[in-house]
Amino acid sequence: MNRIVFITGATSGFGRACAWRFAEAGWSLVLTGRREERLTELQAQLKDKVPVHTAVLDVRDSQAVKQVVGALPEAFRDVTCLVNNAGLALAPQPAQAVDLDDWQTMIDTNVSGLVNVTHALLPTLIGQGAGASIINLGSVAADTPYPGNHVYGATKAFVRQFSYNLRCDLLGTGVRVTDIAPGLAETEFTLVRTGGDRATHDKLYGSTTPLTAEDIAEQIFHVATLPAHVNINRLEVMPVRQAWGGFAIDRD
Ligand SMILES: NC(=O)C1=CN([C@@H]2O[C@H](COP(=O)(O)OP(=O)(O)OC[C@H]3O[C@@H](n4cnc5c(N)ncnc54)[C@H](OP(=O)(O)O)[C@@H]3O)[C@@H](O)[C@H]2O)C=CC1
Ligand SMILES: O=CCS(=O)(=O)O
Repeated sequence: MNRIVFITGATSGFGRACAWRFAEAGWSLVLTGRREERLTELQAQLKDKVPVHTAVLDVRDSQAVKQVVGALPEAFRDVTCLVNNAGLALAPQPAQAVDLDDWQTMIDTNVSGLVNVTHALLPTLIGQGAGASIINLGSVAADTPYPGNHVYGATKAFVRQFSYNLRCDLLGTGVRVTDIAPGLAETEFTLVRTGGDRATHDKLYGSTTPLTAEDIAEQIFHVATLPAHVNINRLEVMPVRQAWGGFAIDRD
């Protein structure tokens, strides 16, 4: 079995940590994201360890996704693991105060983008057969309603159900599918969500012990390297210092 991982959103957070974790184990890397300078920097850091191919890619652009997958150099063509990680939350305000564009961007990225990349790589992954895997980044936000979660949580509920449904269709191909659902994890996620509000970022992750990007990369790597007959359908991971709250009640 080849060991080639295709990572979306490799320029930050979980995606970048995955690049390092898979490189540590000798996997060849296909690293994608929109920020070219970050891809170049990562490639420079990792290329002495393992073969690295980078491609600037906005997952929302289905034609660009097809082009990048179709133009993979020979040595990177037989992808065995897809980490569908690119994603974002925007607009943490109440639904009624949010711009429609922000909802659309979350849907285009977290839903359409993930579908675009999956569709483009499915023939390759099926060609690899037993041991191949698709690892989708869902979220606890898929299951836990909270204020300001509106479309973000709904996109992650899509990721969960799409992952389960793919399992059904891929039965017999050997290709595994996992929805990984992290809770509070310190990355650039909250800076993106708040439009760069450092104080909110610091408050959210301060005075507690959030997950790190490396914690999640370790789980992704574990799922990808299980024996070929084992499929983890869903893996929900929270920091010990996070749990659920209660119901909110409007009173007179
Ligand atoms: N941090 C958290 O608490 C949690 C995060 N998640 C999910 O994990 C995934 C990774 O998030 P995380 O690492 O935390 O956040 P980061 O903001 O640190 O990283 C997000 C990555 O997604 C990429 N990305 C965003 N939009 C696009 C796009 N249109 N095309 C291609 N790449 C894109 C960014 O790259 P670039 O801008 O260069 O394109 C970046 O590399 C997301 O799907 C997120 O929803 C799930 C649960 C918890
Ligand atoms: O997906 C991110 C985790 S949370 O912000 O919704 O808790």
